[in-house]
Amino acid sequence: MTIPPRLPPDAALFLDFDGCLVDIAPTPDAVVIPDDLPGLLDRMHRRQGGALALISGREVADLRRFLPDFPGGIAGSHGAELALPGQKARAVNAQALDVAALHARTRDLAARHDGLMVEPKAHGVVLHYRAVPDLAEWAAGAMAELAGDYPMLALQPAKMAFELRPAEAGKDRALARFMDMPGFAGRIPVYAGDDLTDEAGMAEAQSRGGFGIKIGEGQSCAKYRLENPRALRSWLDSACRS
Ligand SMILES: O=P(O)(O)OC[C@H]1O[C@H](O[C@H]2O[C@H](CO)[C@@H](O)[C@H](O)[C@H]2O)[C@H](O)[C@@H](O)[C@@H]1O
Repeated sequence: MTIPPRLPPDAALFLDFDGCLVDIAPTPDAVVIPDDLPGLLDRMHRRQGGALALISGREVADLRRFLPDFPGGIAGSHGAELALPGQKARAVNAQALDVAALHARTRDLAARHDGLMVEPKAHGVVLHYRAVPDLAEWAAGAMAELAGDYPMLALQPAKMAFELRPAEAGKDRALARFMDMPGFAGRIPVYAGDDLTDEAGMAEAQSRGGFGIKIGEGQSCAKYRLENPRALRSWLDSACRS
């Protein structure tokens, strides 16, 4: 494992949420926010001169429910939503979509097997199979078939889940959008994430002269790796103390 160097004070820091800042939990609502996380994010925001953002597959509203005082910008729904500090979330490149029908069709699929869970989103939907891992292949096929009817959506495999998310979104694009903003522009982008959806964000950071940090196991394009969310929090904490 190659431990990342100390975070440069002139870096722009991009953090994923599930499996990166917080441990993976049995269901999306069950994640636990460590007591010291809000304070740590506050200190990081100050240390990096405000150049701190979350880039997550979760909706902005969901992230704000878990981290109500998060001081930085947030790209939610894989970049399909953007919220600047103190502002409401706005849709980015929104395409016409009958999202209620999409949710209903996904619930119909989930009803075919016990243990599947549907997470409806304003710009897509997730089918979770964490409680029934043997259904991974079935869930992949069912969601791929559903995706065929929605050209404006892309099938996104995630941890024990398959998501249909806006095809125009992506964590790379979210990072690029932040890097064009005052306060971020000219800084070295650093992106930490744990999942397949984060690879594009890490690659984008590295193509701009920065680096990616893979959290946990699995193949990655990231230059560096940390073992788990606790190791990431500790790395951030050390940066604040130096
Ligand atoms: O981009 P992220 O911040 O990592 O969000 C990715 C997805 O995370 C959530 O699902 C994952 O975490 C859950 C809680 O730990 C876990 O139960 C689930 O199996 C994981 O796939 C979230 O529910 C999704 O909406 C996000 O897209």
